[in-house]
Amino acid sequence: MLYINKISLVQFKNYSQATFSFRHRIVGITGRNGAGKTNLLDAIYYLCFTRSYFTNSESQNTQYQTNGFRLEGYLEKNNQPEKIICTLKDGRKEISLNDDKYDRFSRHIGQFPAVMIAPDDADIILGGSEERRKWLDSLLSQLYPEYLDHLIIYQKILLQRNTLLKNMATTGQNQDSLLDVFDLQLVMHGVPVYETRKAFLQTFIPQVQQLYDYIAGTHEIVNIQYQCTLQEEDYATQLHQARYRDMQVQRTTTGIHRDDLLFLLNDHLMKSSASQGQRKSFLFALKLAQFEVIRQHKNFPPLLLLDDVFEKLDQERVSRLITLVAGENYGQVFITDTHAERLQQAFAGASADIQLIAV
Ligand SMILES: Nc1ncnc2c1ncn2[C@@H]1O[C@H](COP(=O)(O)OP(=O)(O)OP(=O)(O)O)[C@@H](O)[C@H]1O
Repeated sequence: MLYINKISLVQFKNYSQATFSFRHRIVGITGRNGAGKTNLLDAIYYLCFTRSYFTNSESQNTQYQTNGFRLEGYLEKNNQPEKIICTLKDGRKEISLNDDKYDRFSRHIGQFPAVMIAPDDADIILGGSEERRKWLDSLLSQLYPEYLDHLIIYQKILLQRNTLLKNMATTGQNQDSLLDVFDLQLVMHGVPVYETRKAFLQTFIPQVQQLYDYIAGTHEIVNIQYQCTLQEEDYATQLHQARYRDMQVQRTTTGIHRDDLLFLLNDHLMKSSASQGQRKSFLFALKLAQFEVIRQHKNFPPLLLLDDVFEKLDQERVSRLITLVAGENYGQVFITDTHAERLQQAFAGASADIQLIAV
């Protein structure tokens, strides 16, 4: 089991200094609009992922007019106490687990799994392919550390290859042998990423379908189609064939950095044809299926961070969601709402006790 017992925030977003202790499996976080409910969820997310769920810019995580923040989390994993400290000071970030500083933050990913469901998640369906890759990468990185290693190296090489292509255009110099080296490395690290994504999606889709039927309360066929240039041809050949074009456009035009996922409902593209309600049900199904695969893989449930679900779902779907998360397959669940009474009432019939925290 994974629990967070206590968190302290110093100069994190709107919190100057605050400590929260969690005693129950279900924790309701209440407060008016703008009080800091989402920020508290994000602080928990930060401890698990070494980054914010909402922004890549650390300055946005730091309280206005200050130059750093500190988060301390006291957790329990399989009955062992665990302490995570994340600090940012003058742009320098440090993360430690049980007072041991990490050399590479990627080593932390997957040790304290968590799933966030937040209003901005609609971008996974409506946004560009980058949003969908980001979602899939975050999921797979929690399951397979080697996936994250391949991805990090691939992105580094990609950047170097693109810089070289630009330099070649400016200088007019032929750099074929250096391109050969980069291509070899892209193949070495891109192919495992492709294979992991492909294999994962095959087993994942039935789980999304099952949860969609449950949340939506009706059966419609959901599908996720994986689009990757590597499906068409051997990657090394592809890179070689695309080299002239890459030189013209000064960037790498084939590879897993161009992948996309097509979300389909009854064979139609969800982005353009699904209703808002259908999209919401799908997003919940996607995230809860993510929760389920992580739970099965780790043998304990991840933390579940639910932001503003009452605003997002109708009464019927909220009550199905609550029945699910109060059940025995779920671990610690954090849920935000502006109305304490609504939260209390929603969990009144459920088997788990709820602790309400006002921010
Ligand atoms: N870096 C920062 N420094 C100080 N305050 C910040 C910072 N970033 C955000 N805030 C403040 O945090 C507040 C938003 O907090 P948050 O999103 O957690 O609210 P919330 O309780 O979830 O609200 P809602 O119910 O509207 O979703 C805003 O008042 C915003 O000004």
